[in-house]
Amino acid sequence: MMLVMQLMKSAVRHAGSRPRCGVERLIGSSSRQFSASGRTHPSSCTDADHPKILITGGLGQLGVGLAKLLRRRFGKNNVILSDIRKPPNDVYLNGPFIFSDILDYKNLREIVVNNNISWLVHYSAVLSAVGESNVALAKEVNITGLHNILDIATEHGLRVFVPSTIGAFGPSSPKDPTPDLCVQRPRTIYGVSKVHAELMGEYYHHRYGLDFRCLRYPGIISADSQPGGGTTDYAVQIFHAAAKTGCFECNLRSDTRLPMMYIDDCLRATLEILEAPADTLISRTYNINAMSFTPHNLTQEIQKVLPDLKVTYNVDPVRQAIADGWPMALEDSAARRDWGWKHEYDLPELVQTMLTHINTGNQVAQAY
Ligand SMILES: NC(=O)c1ccc[n+]([C@@H]2O[C@H](COP(=O)([O-])OP(=O)(O)OC[C@H]3O[C@@H](n4cnc5c(N)ncnc54)[C@H](O)[C@@H]3O)[C@@H](O)[C@H]2O)c1
Ligand SMILES: C[C@@H](O)[C@H](N)C(=O)O
Repeated sequence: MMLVMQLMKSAVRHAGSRPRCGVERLIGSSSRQFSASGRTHPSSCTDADHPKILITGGLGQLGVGLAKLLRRRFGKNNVILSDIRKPPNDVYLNGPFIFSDILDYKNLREIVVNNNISWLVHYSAVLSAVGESNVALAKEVNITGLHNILDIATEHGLRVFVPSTIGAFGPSSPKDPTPDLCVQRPRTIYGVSKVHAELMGEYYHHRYGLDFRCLRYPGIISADSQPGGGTTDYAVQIFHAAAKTGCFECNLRSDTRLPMMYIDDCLRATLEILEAPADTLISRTYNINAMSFTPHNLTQEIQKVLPDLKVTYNVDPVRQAIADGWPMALEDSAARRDWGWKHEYDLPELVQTMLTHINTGNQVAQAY
């Protein structure tokens, strides 16, 4: 306790005089920081009806869709999308967008303070396949970046959502289904960084009362946004290829079974856990599951609508090795029990919806 008091005094003396890091920048945060109850998070939402939300890494596969959903719920100007890339015009014109590099702590803090942010959705990441080709970048973005996010969130009493992934499990985890709590020894830098995020978030929750919330997403499938370099990307690309050329070369083996989810289910789950009363959250990290399929299963389902689709296989050994170590299905009964998670899309609905979105509406309507 003495040490803590000394650190607090020292932090107050130095506050504002230079960039802070690690424990020092945490100690400078609000007086509620050492409450470990996890039940009361008084400053996590300054206005109960309208939290002010910042989404980092918002120009990837998931961010724009999430912004749309959150804006419908909380108002356009209460949701700020951010990224280090320039947004396309429609995104720029559809609501607040700002530059934010999660590696720049001072800039992040400025954004949180100037915009009175109360919830932070941390989407910036380097995904599994890209991570294996650039480990240094993945470490920087996924680990150093996460530290910045957790420290800022703790310092300013934010509610913070950080997605984890099926990639947080590894070859020694039970595979079918994979429970919430089990051995986690991933063999990718992406997976290692996501286990780190889960553990750090939960530690900050218990240690400082941070309102940390985390879902382990399956591979996410979306029609109008492209995946950012993961192992499950084939399951998005096949739809575009099917509609455009009728041919697809798959980089995973035909029998590789992985958990997948349609983007609407994923984004709804995210909103639901963000809104869940803190005392319903028995855990701070939950598996969520919807469907599982192989490239062969997916091809057969698409061929019900587009019978001429031809799929060939040219296996990428890096992606295949990653997929071979991942779960086949996630066990998600805790999410269903604690905050009412329920998926809406199984494989047939997924295929119908994807093909309808990708402009093959007539053929889809005839087929169903
Ligand atoms: N898409 C999926 O299938 C899936 C599955 C499980 C978990 N997730 C998680 O969900 C989150 C969002 O996924 P996604 O598919 O949209 O990712 P993505 O790769 O499509 O997008 C990530 C975004 O992060 C941004 N970024 C990179 N470095 C940054 C930095 N220094 N500062 C700020 N932004 C930076 C990129 O510009 C990019 O727009 C990630 O954390 C990912 O791990 C995604
Ligand atoms: C599964 C998920 O984390 C991401 N789509 C990837 O394959 O890396």
